[in-house]
Parts: sequence; structure tokens; C-alpha cells
Amino acid sequence: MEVRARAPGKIILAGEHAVVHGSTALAASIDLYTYVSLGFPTPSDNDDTIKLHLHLKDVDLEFSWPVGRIKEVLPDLGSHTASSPSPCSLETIKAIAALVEEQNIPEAKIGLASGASTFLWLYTSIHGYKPAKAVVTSELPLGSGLGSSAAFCVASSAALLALSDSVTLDFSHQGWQMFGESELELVNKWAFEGEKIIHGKPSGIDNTVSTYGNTIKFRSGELTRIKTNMPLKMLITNTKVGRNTKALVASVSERTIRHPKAMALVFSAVDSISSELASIIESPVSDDLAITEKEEKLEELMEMNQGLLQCMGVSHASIETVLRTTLKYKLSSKLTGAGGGGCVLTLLPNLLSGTVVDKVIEELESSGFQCLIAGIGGGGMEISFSGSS
Ligand SMILES: Nc1ncnc2c1ncn2[C@@H]1O[C@H](COP(=O)(O)OP(=O)(O)OP(=O)(O)O)[C@@H](O)[C@H]1O
Ligand SMILES: C[C@@](O)(CCO)CC(=O)[O-]
Ligand SMILES: [Mg+2]
Repeated sequence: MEVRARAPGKIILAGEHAVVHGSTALAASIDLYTYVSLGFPTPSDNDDTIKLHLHLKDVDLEFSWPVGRIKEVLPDLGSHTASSPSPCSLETIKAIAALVEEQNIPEAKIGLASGASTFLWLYTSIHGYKPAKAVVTSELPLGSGLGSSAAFCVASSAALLALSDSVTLDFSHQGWQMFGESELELVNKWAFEGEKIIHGKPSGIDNTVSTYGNTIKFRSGELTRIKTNMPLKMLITNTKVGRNTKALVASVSERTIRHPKAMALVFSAVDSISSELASIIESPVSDDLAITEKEEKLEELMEMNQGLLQCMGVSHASIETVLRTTLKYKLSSKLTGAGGGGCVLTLLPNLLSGTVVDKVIEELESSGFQCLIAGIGGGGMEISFSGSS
């Protein structure tokens, strides 16, 4: 039997980085997914059936570990702890990194080593030393602020758990199906442990919004689902400047150690901005005028959040170029995700003409950026068994 899992990426409307330090943040899923297919080969004398294969299709990378080698390097995993996620120890991370290094990843793709390590750890923790084949594809740009690492961890955890004894599922169901509440919680916990390997110190917001979908408010590990009561359209601009969330999160923590009082005030201001933004989105609207008033408040809060992200040191010249360009069209923007490059969000007001949207996209793309408009606040992770789509 083969299972396919998909998990969405996300945008952060307010509160990135500050959320790592206990502030409120607001995030929504987007309709771009990472897919993980997983199957167990039928036993035969073929050498390939005693290996764990991982194929990262879009980036054209294949890994293949003999299960005996995994057992040799990781003798303490493999005790099938599927129902009780626990952190990966530092020694295990080092041992797994060595197994990944043995596969000789080309220098240009070395950033993917942490993704491969995370998969290997999740796999061995949940299924032990069983041979399998996993294929990963993604519609998300990797390392760009749209939560590719979380979507990868959530889709991997979901596919692995779907074929474990820890969840009860309807194998005859055709097409995509959702997990129940307790299974979602288990996926989210495993994905969070996976994110720790990639991010160092994640807040958990990215894996949570990828697991549950919708728009969520998140603070200190607690999620509150938000009911959006206004149309929200965002332009997403990818600066295509590569960056890495782990390093950016660490740089904000270092600044916080250097300037604890000032940074505490910055985080507290972000907390208020996220809470205000959530209550604006949630409050009912009666007409276009009310929507316009709400949009103006959202724009102002996004600009204030961007200012505070600059204070944290996570903006970038490419982000500033996007901000200046959108401002020419009287549109407000902020970075989304970890910053340092990556993606920028621009609010597209409800009454904004299509011509203006086309013009701003044309100008941004002529500067070498890539624009997209994604559906936001849709469903979370889902799975589908082979034979169904
Ligand atoms: N489809 C994938 N296959 C393998 N590894 C992946 C995949 N998607 C993400 N990763 C891993 O996640 C890393 C990127 O994660 P990172 O947290 O830096 O960016 P992001 O999640 O896209 O942005 P943000 O955290 O700001 O939302 C990649 O370098 C890789 O190790
Ligand atoms: C930068 C950050 O706040 C969001 C990354 O999408 C990190 C985190 O919350 O884990
Ligand atoms: Mg990430």
C-alpha cells in the first residue's frame, strides 16, 4: 500500500520572530503544498528492497541507505515510538548528519542536508529499520519564508504515521482525507520535533498552521483558530534572495541578549500589533466602506510590524526595494517568514483595480522578483491512499 500526504505552506500576517520570544503572531495557510509519497517494497532478493530510499524530486536529489547501515549508526532508534514524539538528541543529530554526508550531496544543494536528516530521523523513529521508498515534491519555493520546512515536516510525519499502527484510518476512502483531532495533534508534535532539527529554535507556528490550515493566532505553543470576516487578498513577492531561518532566528536571539530591555519592548509592541490585527480580521463588516476602513488599519499595522522587523535586523535590501516599489502604488507591505530576503506580503485592497495590480506586478517582476497570488486560509494536511487521487 502507498500513501500520499500533502501539507500547505503559510504566510505570517504579523508577529514572526517575536513569536519565538513569546509574542502573539498571526498566520494563514496558503494553497501551495509539499507532497510526500511513501510505500514499502514487497520483500525479494533484490538489493533495493533492503534500503530506505528518499527521492527529493524537484531538486533532483536521491538518497539510498541500506537499512543495516542505519541500524549500525543509529542503534538506539528503531524502537517504534510513533505514538510518543520526543526530541532528537544532539548525538543523534550528529550521527544522522554523518549518514547524510556519506551520500555526497553536491555543494550547491548542501542546504537540503538538514531536510534529509530530518526525514531520516522521523522515518527511523516511527518505522525503525524497515525498507521503504519515499518521494517528495513541493509547489513551495524552498527557504523563502513560505514555510517549506514545516510543510515538509508535516507531510513527512503524516505519511509516516498513516502507515504506522498509531492511527486508525479508512483505507477504502477515495481521494484526500483529513486526520481526526488526536492524529492531527500527533502529526503536529512530530513535525515540531522535525522543525527543531532544521530551525534550531522554532516557535511551532509554521508546523501548526500547516497541520491545521485556516488562519490562526499563536502564542507560546497555543493556537486559537480565527474566523476571518473580511476578504483578504495578498500579493506575495519572492525576492529570490536565499536565506536560512535557523541563522536569522539565532541572530535575533543574539540581539536580544545584547539589548534585552529594548528588544522586550519591541516584542511587546509586536504582540499588540498581532492582537489588533486579529481582532480587525475577526470583527464583522457591513459594507465596502467598512472593509476599506479595516484595510487601512491593516495596512498601517503591517507597516508598523515591518518597522519592528527592521529593528530586529531581519530586513534586507531586496525587501526594501519591494517596499519602495509597492509604496509608489500606495500599497503597504511587510516581509513574511524569517526575512533576510525571501518573500514579502502586500495587501491588495478589495476595491483596488486589476490594472494597478497588473502594473505593480509588472514593475516588481522587471526588477527580477517573482510574484504570486495564493489562496489563503484553506485546509491543512491531508492524506490519500494509492488508487485514489
Ligand atoms: N521539499 C523539501 N525537501 C527537502 N528538504 C526541504 C524541503 N522543503 C524544505 N526543506 C528543508 O528546509 C530548509 C528550508 O527551511 P527554512 O526554514 O530555512 O525556510 P522556509 O521554511 O521555506 O521559510 P520560513 O521558515 O521563513 O517560513 C531547506 O534548506 C531544506 O533543508
Ligand atoms: C521566524 C519565525 O518566527 C517564523 C518563520 O516562518 C520562526 C518561528 O516562529 O519558528
Ligand atoms: Mg522554515
